Amino acid sequence: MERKDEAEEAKSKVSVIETWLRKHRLLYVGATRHPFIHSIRDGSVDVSSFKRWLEQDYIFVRAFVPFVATVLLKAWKESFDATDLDVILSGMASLNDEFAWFNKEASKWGVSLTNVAPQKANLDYCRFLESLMSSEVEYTVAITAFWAIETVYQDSFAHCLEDGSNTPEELRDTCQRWGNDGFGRYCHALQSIAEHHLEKASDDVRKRTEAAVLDVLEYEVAFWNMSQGDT
Ligand SMILES: Cc1ncc(CN)c(N)n1
Repeated sequence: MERKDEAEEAKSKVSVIETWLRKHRLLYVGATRHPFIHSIRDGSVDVSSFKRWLEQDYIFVRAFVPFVATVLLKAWKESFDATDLDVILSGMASLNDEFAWFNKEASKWGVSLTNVAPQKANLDYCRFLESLMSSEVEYTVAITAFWAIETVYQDSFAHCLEDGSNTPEELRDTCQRWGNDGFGRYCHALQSIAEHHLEKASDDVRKRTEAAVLDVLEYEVAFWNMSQGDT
């Protein structure tokens, strides 16, 4: 009987991440329902904005790879659950495919990915990623930031594929890249890992993790703004 009560309580308990998403709803919605995403979804997107996003995101993803490598290293050192390594490694593998995808997409749009100058919002975001790569940053902070970064893209692009969307055919591949169900399951797996570590974390680590998630959301909004030319 007591066991059953505990199980029921665990089921109804609001997780740490869910609490933050409720508390920072406006910012989360700002990052995942940005006007740039709305413009893809309703078909009014400006082609030059899309091309700018493509060029800048390629630069971001190049900086994202070493960040993910440090998350993998921290998982190996700080987590005793083999699932963590499996999930992070699957994320790295999909980043490898992502580079091939960027090259294919760039030639489709007549964009050159070499010699592109990173814009300020991108540089700021890459610098933030670099700060998270430090060995001083705990695994809990890094894995939760990783979850947030991936989830913003998943949630944003999945929105462009929902029933009722008017996403142009030539942009559907981009939306599928991050909005597909498999990527959604991967984000959920990252969330479970992050939750597991947040449950055990000290108040101080939790506070710093929450701050890192908020930073991610703000950098994502700035990144979409930059894509639209609003910097
Ligand atoms: C800016 C940004 N944020 C997130 C993702 C998803 N990896 C991305 N490609 N670019």
